[in-house]
Amino acid sequence: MTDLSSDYEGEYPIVVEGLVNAFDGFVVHQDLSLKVRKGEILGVVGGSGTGKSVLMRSIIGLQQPEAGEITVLGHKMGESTDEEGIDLRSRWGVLFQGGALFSTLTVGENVEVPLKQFFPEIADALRADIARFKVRLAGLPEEAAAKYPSELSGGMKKRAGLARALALDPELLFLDEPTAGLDPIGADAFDRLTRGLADTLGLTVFLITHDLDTLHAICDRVAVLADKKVIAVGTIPELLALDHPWIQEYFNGPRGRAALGAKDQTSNDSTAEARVPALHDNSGASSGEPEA
Ligand SMILES: Nc1ncnc2c1ncn2[C@@H]1O[C@H](COP(=O)(O)OP(=O)(O)OP(=O)(O)O)[C@@H](O)[C@H]1O
Repeated sequence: MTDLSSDYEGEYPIVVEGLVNAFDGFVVHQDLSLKVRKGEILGVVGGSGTGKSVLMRSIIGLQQPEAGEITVLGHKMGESTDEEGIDLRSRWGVLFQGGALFSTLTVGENVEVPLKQFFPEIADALRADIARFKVRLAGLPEEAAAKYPSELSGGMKKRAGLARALALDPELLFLDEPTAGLDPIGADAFDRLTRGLADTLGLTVFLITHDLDTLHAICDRVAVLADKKVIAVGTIPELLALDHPWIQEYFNGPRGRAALGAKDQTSNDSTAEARVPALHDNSGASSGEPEA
């Protein structure tokens, strides 16, 4: 993997080394490595079927890899005791594609599910209060807690899923295509919510997306999946300096240029201060040196 800013000396809450995943002999990942920095929003991109979701599932222990080592918050996945595994799972939140809400439960009850699972000792009234707070934190009105998923718009469902992902005050947040299916205004609002929550709560965010606007607006760095591995990770300007055909086509194609133009327009527009957060770049200077 080419880590384009390998002078970083901070913590890595997620470290993936030499990951191999295969289904019936079909190899999805071959010797994939990736390090996610504490406090960053890492965008994860790649063509359809390159294994972004499988990578996320491997990190959170839903996919048993054929080989490789995954360390999350200092714990080696697959090596912890049951108790350590439960403790670890309570330290991340996941928003799956489509929200994955229980349709027979209200939004509030959905948010209560992980609270009940991990902290059964919490009294019912307090648990309901916490759920209502998380619903508001995800940008929904408090009344939404009493609604069923079928009564919500697509954007509200995403926020309900986010509220559930935030239920346990996680340190890590995994988002799988959170703006897919949202209109541009809804997607922009969700991006701002994500950036705001990450900054306020000090979250580390692993964000799978096809949305170029999201990458430009809120991601600190971007990891590119191709050829069964992470071929590069860096800021968008760092990635643009690479001569890889997929990266050039993706970021420098018509859609990529339009997204960059929109971001530049926003940066130049002083009235847009509150609309879209600036691109955060915590990576330091580009060294261009391959890490491994
Ligand atoms: N449980 C499974 N059994 C068999 N094949 C699987 C399984 N899960 C994923 N795959 C295959 O692994 C490959 C990678 O899938 P994955 O969903 O990770 O891709 P992705 O990069 O997230 O794609 P997209 O951008 O379209 O969502 C695909 O070819 C998929 O068919």
